[in-house]
Amino acid sequence: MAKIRWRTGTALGSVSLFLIPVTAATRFVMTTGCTAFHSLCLNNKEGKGLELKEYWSDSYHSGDFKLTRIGFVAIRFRWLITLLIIGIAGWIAVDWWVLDPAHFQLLWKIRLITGAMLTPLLPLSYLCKLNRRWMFASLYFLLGVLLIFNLVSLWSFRDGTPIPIGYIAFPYFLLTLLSVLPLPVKSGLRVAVMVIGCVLATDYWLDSRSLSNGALLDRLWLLICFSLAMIWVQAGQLRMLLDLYRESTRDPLTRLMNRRLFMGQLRQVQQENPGQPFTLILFDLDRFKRINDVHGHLMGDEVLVRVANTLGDIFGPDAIMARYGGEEFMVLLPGTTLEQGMRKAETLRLAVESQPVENPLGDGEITVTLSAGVVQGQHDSDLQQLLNQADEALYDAKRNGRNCVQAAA
Ligand SMILES: Nc1nc2c(ncn2[C@@H]2O[C@H](COP(=O)(O)OP(=O)(O)OP(=O)(O)O)[C@@H](O)[C@H]2O)c(=O)[nH]1
Repeated sequence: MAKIRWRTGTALGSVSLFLIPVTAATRFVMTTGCTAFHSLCLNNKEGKGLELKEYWSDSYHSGDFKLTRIGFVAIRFRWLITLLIIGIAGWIAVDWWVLDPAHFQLLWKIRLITGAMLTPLLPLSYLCKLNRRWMFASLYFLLGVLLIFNLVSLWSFRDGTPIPIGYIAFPYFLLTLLSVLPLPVKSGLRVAVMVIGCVLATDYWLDSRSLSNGALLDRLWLLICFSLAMIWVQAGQLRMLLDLYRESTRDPLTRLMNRRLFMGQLRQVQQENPGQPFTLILFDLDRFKRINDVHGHLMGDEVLVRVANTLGDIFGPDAIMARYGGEEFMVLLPGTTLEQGMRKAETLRLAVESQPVENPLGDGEITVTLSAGVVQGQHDSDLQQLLNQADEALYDAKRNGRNCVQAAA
């Protein structure tokens, strides 16, 4: 009894001795890794780079970027399916060379059936680019077909014939191919869990000894390594895509969206909210040329950044804001009437007027004012006409002495 207790104590002691440094090391690596990763994510000069959550899930991406990414994924997905169909069917030649006739007779048919099952995904990939659900349905269908192919082909070797390397390596090959898709980490993890779970279940089903003799653990380890590599490459591609997207849709000075993206968002809000009014506010800084001429372009830039920040403070996350032109800003307020829009515009006007901007060169501060034109739209409004009306209202505000808000006639 005492011996058993002594052994248990020794075992627990050894495990604790082992666990404490491992836990501490893991914590250290995770903390420093996350900090380094985060600083890497925030490496653009405005300090407003990508956030970790944007790598994690696409629910943190804007609607427009989701569409852009899905379009990109759909093209890669189409190429992936084409390669898989050609590869799976073309491998028949290798099988003919390496397999005995009995296995070959079964496997060439399975390969052709798998290729045929993947073929409908080619036209479907055109639908994927329109809808995220279609994309995931197609991806899981693809995985399902390939994992069944893996199961059936391994099952055909249950008689003890050595399994050719091409069949053993198939799940790793699949994970490598899937790394071409720019998926967020959450989706990549789901894919990895599905592949790992199915492959291990297949292995265990075909040979239950694989659990006790360590073969399953060996397989699990390698699958995890390949999955991590896949997720890493996918996240890298997602980052590249997000960077390019931001560069092409954001104003580099104020980080507000540019006119092209704003117009897309405006069309989207109009289509998706039938029966709901929305307000457009067009702002223009007063006598901005004079600020540039008297205080320099650096001061002009500072004013633009400060006004953009004030826009964010006043209108909040529900508003869609853009730098529309040089010193012009546009705000779209979904679900608001003209009166509400006028009140918001007035609040902004007062806020900008009451917050003097300091010269970045330390040369005192100046008061900035702005003028605004406000117009209300409906789901069936002509957008170009609305923009013209906002522009005319702004022009009226300028004619009325500037530093005021004017509703469209
Ligand atoms: N500093 C800086 N100036 C800019 C930028 N973009 C445009 N501008 C300047 O903005 C000024 C716009 O001047 P105008 O269109 O004459 O308008 P304004 O002086 O504001 O006069 P009103 O609109 O009639 O009140 C021009 O001098 C442009 O060079 C920018 O990114 N930075």
